[in-house]
Amino acid sequence: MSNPRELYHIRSVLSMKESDEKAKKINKYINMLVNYPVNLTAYQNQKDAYENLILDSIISIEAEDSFLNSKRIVDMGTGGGIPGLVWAIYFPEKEFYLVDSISKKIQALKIFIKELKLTNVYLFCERAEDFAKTHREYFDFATCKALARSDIALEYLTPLVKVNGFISLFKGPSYFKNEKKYTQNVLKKLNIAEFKEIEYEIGEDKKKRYFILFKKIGTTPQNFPRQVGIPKKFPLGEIK
Ligand SMILES: C[S@@+](CC[C@H](N)C(=O)[O-])C[C@H]1O[C@@H](n2cnc3c(N)ncnc32)[C@H](O)[C@@H]1O
Repeated sequence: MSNPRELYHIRSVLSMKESDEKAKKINKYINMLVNYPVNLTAYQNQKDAYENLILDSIISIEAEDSFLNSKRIVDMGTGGGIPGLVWAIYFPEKEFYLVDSISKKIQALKIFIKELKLTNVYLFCERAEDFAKTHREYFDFATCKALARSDIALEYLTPLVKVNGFISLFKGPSYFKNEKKYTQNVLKKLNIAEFKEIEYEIGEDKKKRYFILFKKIGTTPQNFPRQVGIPKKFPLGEIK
């Protein structure tokens, strides 16, 4: 990565508000992520990784009060730390719980966190369905990127959030054609309401991205999430 240009880019995204320290940590993180011996991301060159992982994580929330006012945040299916680790670098005053079912990914994150000297990140190697048993209604804000179809992801995330908390999904344009119908079919079942759809663009080719937000309006029925594997096998959005 050409450091000065990328550092400038990060600063410009954050309206020149952010310190060099955070930008340097982002650079260090992306280097570790792309060069890690086990494949942690589909983006193998630093420019693509930077646009699709770092910028996408930051542009989505930089002006979003439901996120900015939240203190305890969970990123389910975090993989190599997207978006949770990026957010943890930029928001040291918030707490981030990063969860993934694959232990080699959590091992990599342990190394990254140590190298980056982050003290606001908690790691869990667990399935979403099990994590909900110990962290029910514990979070102000939950997210996931590329974890599962929207109805499945909402079943994983909703139980984790407090009533009046927020749930968010990262999506591309195909969401509206292919997935939104499943979302609509789970709102009532999970006691959530559509809150906001934030449209933004990333990269030189101005790729359209969407940050889809939901508000939890009542307690989640105790039967959700269902047993490990069931949400994916029998998706809630397809049940009449
Ligand atoms: C496609 S990767 C996305 C990783 C990261 N969020 C990103 O955007 O780069 C999906 C991740 O979700 C994890 N995952 C899938 N199902 C899960 C579940 N039920 N509970 C916890 N993690 C899960 C996988 O292990 C994988 O690391």
